[in-house]
Amino acid sequence: MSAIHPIGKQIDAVESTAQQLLLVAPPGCGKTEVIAMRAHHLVTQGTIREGRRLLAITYSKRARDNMARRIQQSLGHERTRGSVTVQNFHGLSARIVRAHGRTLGIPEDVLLPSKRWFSDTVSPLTSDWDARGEAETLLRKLKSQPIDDDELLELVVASRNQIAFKVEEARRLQNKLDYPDLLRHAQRLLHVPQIANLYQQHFDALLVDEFQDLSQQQLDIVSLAAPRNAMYVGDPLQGIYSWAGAEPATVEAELVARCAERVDLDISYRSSPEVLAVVNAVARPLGAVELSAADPDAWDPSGHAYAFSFDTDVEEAAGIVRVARRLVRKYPTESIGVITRSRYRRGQVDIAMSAAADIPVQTWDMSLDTPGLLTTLKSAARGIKTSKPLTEQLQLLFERAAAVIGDDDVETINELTDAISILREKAVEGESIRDALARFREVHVTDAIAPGVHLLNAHIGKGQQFDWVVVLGLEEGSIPAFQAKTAEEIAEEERVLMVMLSRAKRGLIITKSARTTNKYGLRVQRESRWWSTVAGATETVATATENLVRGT
Ligand SMILES: Nc1ncnc2c1ncn2[C@@H]1O[C@H](COP(=O)(O)OP(=O)(O)OP(=O)(O)O)[C@@H](O)[C@H]1O
Repeated sequence: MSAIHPIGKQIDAVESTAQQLLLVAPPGCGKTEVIAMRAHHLVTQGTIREGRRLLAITYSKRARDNMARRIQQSLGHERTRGSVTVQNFHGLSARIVRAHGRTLGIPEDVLLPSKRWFSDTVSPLTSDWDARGEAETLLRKLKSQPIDDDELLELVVASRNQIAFKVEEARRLQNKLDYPDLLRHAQRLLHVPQIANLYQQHFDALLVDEFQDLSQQQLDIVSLAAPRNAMYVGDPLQGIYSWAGAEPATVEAELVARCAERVDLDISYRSSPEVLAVVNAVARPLGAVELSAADPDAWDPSGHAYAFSFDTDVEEAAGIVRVARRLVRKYPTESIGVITRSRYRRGQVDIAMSAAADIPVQTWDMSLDTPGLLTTLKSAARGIKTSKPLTEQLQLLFERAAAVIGDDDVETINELTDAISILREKAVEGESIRDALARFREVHVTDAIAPGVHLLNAHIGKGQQFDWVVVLGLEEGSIPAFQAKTAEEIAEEERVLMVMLSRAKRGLIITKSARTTNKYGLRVQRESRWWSTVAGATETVATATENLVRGT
């Protein structure tokens, strides 16, 4: 792989000597690449002193792995291991709590968070989803400040939310931390000057990727742990995690006030002009800068953007399979991402793709990226009697695998929890646990995206790119998702659409269906409010392409 060098305004960001630097980069402008190049610059220019480290941090596990891979490519394995710590917030917080928790009376044997804990604890208390949501939101909000368990309990009591109170009581009895507790305690510990000082001595510089996904608490944690030579990189218009606690507006305002220097990128190194025309059409009303292609002529005539309307999602799925087959044959080294807002809308495509034996397909929500987890799961599944009720089989599988992994390894336990819930869905659809397990794949983050088709949803696709992207299901209820009600939630859906479209390098295919399948039959759908904007920015479809897609 040839080395990548910064170009244009990227150079300003890579070489900046500012102590606090803000880099705003729309999709494909090289955000992650600039982080890797700046890591290289800081380490090789001696900003990171002998024995000290650079902290590179981001929100999600996948974004963290993506960043780690690019930094390793840029800096080499040895130097990365010697000088760079790449983590996500839960990882850093778990490390701080484990190392220093005793200082604030947090028991050494406190149980670290696990994904199912909240839902397992709240389920016996109420079956009302709104009440559960309210309790969860309240607890997350109260825990987003550096208070101790007693102060927290007082606030919960004052709120008069019985469910939140019982959940909190159970947590204390079980000597357990939930995710918001991990961040709360890490923040409390970093407010102890001696502890903060240890981290400040350790980290000579900071790189934050995806600042738009951060909460104020997470910003406080990194600012205390690594205040010097900080670069915050992100794109407010790709903020799609406010449902999980991100506070894009307040975090951006805080960073704008804090950073003396700011760099804005507007050249896409990813996408063809045809793809960018669609991305710009959706991003414009959101107040985004117009993106232009770094080398527009290089794409001529290979860039494409098309829109297709179908009568049903079954016809749509058949059309997508025909296009994918043609692309796989014509461009055997290229990747095709088939992206939906939510997994359920992909049902017909999943069925049609699994029947197309000649197309290499990877389903991302059936992939595991912790090395060895798949083997652990398969051996744990051995001997579990299929005559037992499904819940018991899955519970046993979880317990056996979790015993091998160990409670400390929060990230792997999380991945295990996800895998178990996918197995549950597949089993409900009639597939045996063993057959579903056989379809899981191990994906290593160091691998480049393989040629062939990749089936994924919007949130998993963030930060990724494919030669071709099919975005399907542009109907109301799918995108925007039916859950989105307020103006703010709808704006977040528009950003989700922008994130999906901007994964494409060379070509984009966008589809909608007039009717989609559910368990009662076909249901009439209204086209998405953004369909005409998106379709209006695509090219006229040539007859040959139309015939290919329609199978005529
Ligand atoms: N200076 C450069 N020279 C060559 N290629 C570059 C350069 N900068 C970025 N690229 C390429 O452009 C593409 C997009 O870069 P990158 O993934 O870093 O963008 P991003 O801003 O993180 O995107 P997103 O926010 O959409 O995830 C990648 O293929 C990357 O290798």
